[in-house]
Amino acid sequence: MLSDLTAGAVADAEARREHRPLHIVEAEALARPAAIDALEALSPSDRVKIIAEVKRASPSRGDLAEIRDPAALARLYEQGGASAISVLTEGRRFKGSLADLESVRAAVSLPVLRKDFIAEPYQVFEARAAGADLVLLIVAALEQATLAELHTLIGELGMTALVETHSADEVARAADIGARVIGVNARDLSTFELDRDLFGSLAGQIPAGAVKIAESAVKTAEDVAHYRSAGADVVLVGEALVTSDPLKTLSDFRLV
Ligand SMILES: O=C(O)c1ccccc1NCC(=O)[C@H](O)[C@H](O)COP(=O)(O)O
Repeated sequence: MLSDLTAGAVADAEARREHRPLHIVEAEALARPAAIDALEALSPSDRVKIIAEVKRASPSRGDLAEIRDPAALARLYEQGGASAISVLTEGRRFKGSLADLESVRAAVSLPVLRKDFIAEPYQVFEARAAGADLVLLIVAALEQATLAELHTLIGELGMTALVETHSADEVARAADIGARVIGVNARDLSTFELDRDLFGSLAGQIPAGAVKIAESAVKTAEDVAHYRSAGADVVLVGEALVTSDPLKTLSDFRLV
């Protein structure tokens, strides 16, 4: 499933490239230097921080929410105290787009994450050109040399990589490239199984000084507390926010 999702995202990027060649998108990215320090925004604090996700649909859950105005939702997230906004830009299964990211970027002053299946430099340039400050790199989807190359490019463009892992080996691979923001996704991206204890079992292997993010399966304030007690600096939340009153849910979660 992960390889299908990544192949689909790369094919879609290739199609966009027909109309907007690499040199154009690269020039747009270089003309738009990142101005927000995402690392600072996510740095450890006395309270857990929240990355709030704009998520319409997903392969595991189907349609979740009809989000007609992603910018309005992002403004609510900002009002509710989120530290960053994640925007799913994959179109086939998540019903997202780069246009969503651009509209969110224009609406908030928080760091914005491009959450997608990134495997090519072109997609990184697209992210910066659209105004992203953070870019997801999924270790399981990438050869180590490609992971390192994309990680370097993201840094050169002034952005921060959220390097996502799901095993001890993947945490070691993230550490090897010097990742400063490391996520542990509770969701196995091939089977969709959720394991809320995975973060706790891997957190001790994340290098000191890296921001530790627990991703997925946050449904309640108790789940946030569970991740926090296991060492999470940040939790990334999608479904629970788009299927509820986001201000109330953020308020509940931020009490942890
Ligand atoms: O959400 C899915 O079904 C999914 C399937 C395959 C690859 C990625 C997937 N989701 C991306 C994410 O990691 C989540 O959107 C994110 O962590 C928030 O998760 P949740 O709070 O459980 O909606």
